Amino acid sequence: MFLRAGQAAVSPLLRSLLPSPVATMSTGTFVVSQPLNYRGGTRVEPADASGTEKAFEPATGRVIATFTCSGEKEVNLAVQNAKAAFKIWSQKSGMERCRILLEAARIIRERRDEIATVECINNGKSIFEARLDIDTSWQCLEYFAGLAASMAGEHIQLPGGSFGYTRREPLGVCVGIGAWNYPFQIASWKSAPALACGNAMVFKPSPFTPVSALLLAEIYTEAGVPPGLFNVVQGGAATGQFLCQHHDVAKVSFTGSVPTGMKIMEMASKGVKPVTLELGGKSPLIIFSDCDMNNAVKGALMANFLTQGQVCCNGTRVFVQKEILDKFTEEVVKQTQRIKIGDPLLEDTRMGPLINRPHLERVLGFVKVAKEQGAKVLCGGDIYVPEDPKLKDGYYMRPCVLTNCRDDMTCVKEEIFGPVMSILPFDTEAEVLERANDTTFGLAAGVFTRDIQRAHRVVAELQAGTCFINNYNVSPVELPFGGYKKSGFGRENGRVTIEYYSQLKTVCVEMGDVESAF
Ligand SMILES: NC(=O)C1=CN([C@@H]2O[C@H](COP(=O)(O)OP(=O)(O)OC[C@H]3O[C@@H](n4cnc5c(N)ncnc54)[C@H](O)[C@@H]3O)[C@@H](O)[C@H]2O)C=CC1
Ligand SMILES: C[N+](C)(C)CCCC(=O)O
Repeated sequence: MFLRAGQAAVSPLLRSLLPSPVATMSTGTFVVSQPLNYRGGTRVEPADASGTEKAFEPATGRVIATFTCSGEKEVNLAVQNAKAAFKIWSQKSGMERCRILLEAARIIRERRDEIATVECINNGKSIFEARLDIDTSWQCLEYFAGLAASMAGEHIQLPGGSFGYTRREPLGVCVGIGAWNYPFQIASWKSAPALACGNAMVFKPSPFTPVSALLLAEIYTEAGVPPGLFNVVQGGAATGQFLCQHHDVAKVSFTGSVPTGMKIMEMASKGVKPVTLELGGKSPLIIFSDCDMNNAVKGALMANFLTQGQVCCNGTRVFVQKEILDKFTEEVVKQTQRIKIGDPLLEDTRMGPLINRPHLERVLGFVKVAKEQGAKVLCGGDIYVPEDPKLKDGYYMRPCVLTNCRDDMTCVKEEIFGPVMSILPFDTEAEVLERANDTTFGLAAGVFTRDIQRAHRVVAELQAGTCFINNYNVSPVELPFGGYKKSGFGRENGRVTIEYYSQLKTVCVEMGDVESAF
């Protein structure tokens, strides 16, 4: 519905790439032949290289782009561009920044289908879901645009007419490093608060999903940000390291795995740079016997099977109270088996391929180990080959429900990052709380019950940064999102995120004479 008619719906990047308008784009046709770095308000080939990478279309296993990873020189150029744009942008008032961000949000909304299509092709998630990701992206820009105008300090009266005030100031050049599961959303969730606060950004997408961040960069430029305010460098660990170690970078916001998060924090510590870390999880979802069964089953599917299960906050440890274990399990299996797997660009598909072949094999490996350790596969957990011959080399598997699970099994302890749900029976509230919290992660948690006192009592005890009562994996941008324990720190979305992209200056004003100690 947001698609403009015909060719006009397509951005400059896509216009030069597509054989046909985006509305008719189908799986197996998209190829990127343009540079994927963005610097100084335009696409560029990197000035130097630290290797090359290939990006795939997971639905078909086809290569859609071969690109150069940025070396130290290119990273430096991107940071210098950002630094120059920061000088202009940070001088603007909140209202001026607000207006430009609102315009960017409007363009994203208008190009919703086109961006979702690119996301779907490069990531493999269904078009149905990709559109929802794009919605939470423009909503995030709108939300922080609104806050930009109301960002302010305090005035504090001191004795003798003296006073102090505080100024909320931007940090400078911020780096965003993203994972591959929500490419456009991650770029938006990091850049919107950064830009709203007056910062510039250099963003590095995951090398698996390099494409859609370019659309965001183009949109910011079209909306009127100064050239260089939002830059994209492509590459993997080496490029990421150049960014984290750069002396002109003021902050790093990272989404990815715990081991990489630890390295980022170590590098940032050398420059005493603040970091935001959105890391992995192994979240509990607790289903009490007094729940609304229909909603609990829907909640369990939402908690496990979005984006083929490749979601950091997924509630993969599903604790079910014994009285309803059989009924709940039967219903979950029934609904899981109904999930339509296949070509992610088709309207009725609800599960596409996993991100790549090694990851698919890793996830299937977890299912194999689960079986060896005594878990029972109630459905799925195996490769799925769609009927359409063009999809035969895609990375599909059937969503899996495991039962007979114990807390010490690998499938219950480790983040699988695939469509694998483990069901664990429990008896009492005290018991389930102890088991739910027995993990080094703490990203999210959920509880289904009709007892409101129990719901709030339980979430108060759960060691997780984001808790859901009677739902799961919804992401209103007004609410802060982030982890406890090894799932990281700092928050994205919500008002509090302003504090992670700004610094407070205190100004002390003397209205009388200096009372010297000397
Ligand atoms: N908490 C959250 O919001 C989310 C967390 N994740 C977590 O991310 C993981 C999956 O994503 P992956 O891309 O496989 O994670 P990853 O940690 O391998 O990579 C994430 C990003 O870091 C970059 N990178 C890798 N090594 C680096 C280094 N030494 N220095 C600087 N940058 C480096 C990668 O190129 C990529 O852009 C899962 O563990 C998942 O839980 C994923 C999405 C959201
Ligand atoms: C959008 N949501 C809540 C399903 C996931 C966001 C965190 C992630 O990037 O995995």
